[in-house]
Amino acid sequence: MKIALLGYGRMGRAIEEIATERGHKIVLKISEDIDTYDLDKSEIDVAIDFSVPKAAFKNITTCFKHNIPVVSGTTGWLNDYEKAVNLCKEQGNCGFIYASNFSIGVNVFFELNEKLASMMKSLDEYSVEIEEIHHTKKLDAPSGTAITLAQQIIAKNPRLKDWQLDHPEKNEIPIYAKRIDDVHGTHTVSYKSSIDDIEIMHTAHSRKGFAKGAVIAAEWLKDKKGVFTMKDALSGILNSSEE
Ligand SMILES: NC(=O)C1=CN([C@@H]2O[C@H](COP(=O)(O)OP(=O)(O)OC[C@H]3O[C@@H](n4cnc5c(N)ncnc54)[C@H](OP(=O)(O)O)[C@@H]3O)[C@@H](O)[C@H]2O)C=CC1
Ligand SMILES: O=C(O)C1=N[C@H](C(=O)O)C[C@H](O)C1
Repeated sequence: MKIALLGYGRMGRAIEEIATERGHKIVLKISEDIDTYDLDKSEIDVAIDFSVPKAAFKNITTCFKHNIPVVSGTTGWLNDYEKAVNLCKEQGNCGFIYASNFSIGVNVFFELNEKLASMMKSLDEYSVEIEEIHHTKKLDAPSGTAITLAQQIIAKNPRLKDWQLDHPEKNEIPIYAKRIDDVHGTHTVSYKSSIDDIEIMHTAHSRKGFAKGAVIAAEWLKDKKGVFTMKDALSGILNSSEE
């Protein structure tokens, strides 16, 4: 596969390493405004965007215009996600996957989180909270992954209406974001009561898992049209929780 990397920072470099190991070729690396580049469909099978919040929407929609399937892992731009989805659908000839976290381990963790949220929804004596820890260079807070975890819990529990960074109102899930040098990404969901606590946690030991998942998503998306999720891309790899 011929891959364009939109964003060539920490994740761009990690993706280059994994993609090359899997026999793919990086044909373009962009770390500035996409307008300065010529995206040639005949030279690019798929684009992978791990850039910065202010660039993601433009990077993604430029790929739509050129009919280049695009995988995006950039976080912090999600106010424009629905707009991107609608543009892709209107354009009709593009493929798009966004995920707040491409790691296979985190996608297992997402399944566990949903299952646990279903089990806890009637147990009013427990309060739920989320903690995320990342490196100090991270631009956004809370992490995209923490937001996905909160949205999954809210979807299962009608008592919970929203999430809030640090200072929740009643019926909101607090998300606590910590920044510590060299932490690749740690997420904890805790249910606390006066009697006991229940916690599930995912710890990334490097960026390899995110990069590998993004390349797997790109391989899966390459010849598809439409808007997909990482759950779609992993459907042949992860056993459903129902089995
Ligand atoms: N979904 C997932 O699984 C994961 C998502 N992420 C997310 O991916 C994003 C990137 O993370 P990371 O690699 O650590 O960040 P980096 O800051 O290391 O990399 C971002 C790169 O994008 C470049 N950039 C700046 N402007 C543009 C532009 N207009 N177009 C393209 N590239 C541009 C930056 O260049 P310069 O430095 O010159 O500004 C930098 O090289 C973040 O949003 C992060 O949260 C990270 C890990 C996993
Ligand atoms: O910026 C990072 O590093 C990461 N960002 C993603 C997020 O915001 O959830 C995923 C991962 O935790 C690493």
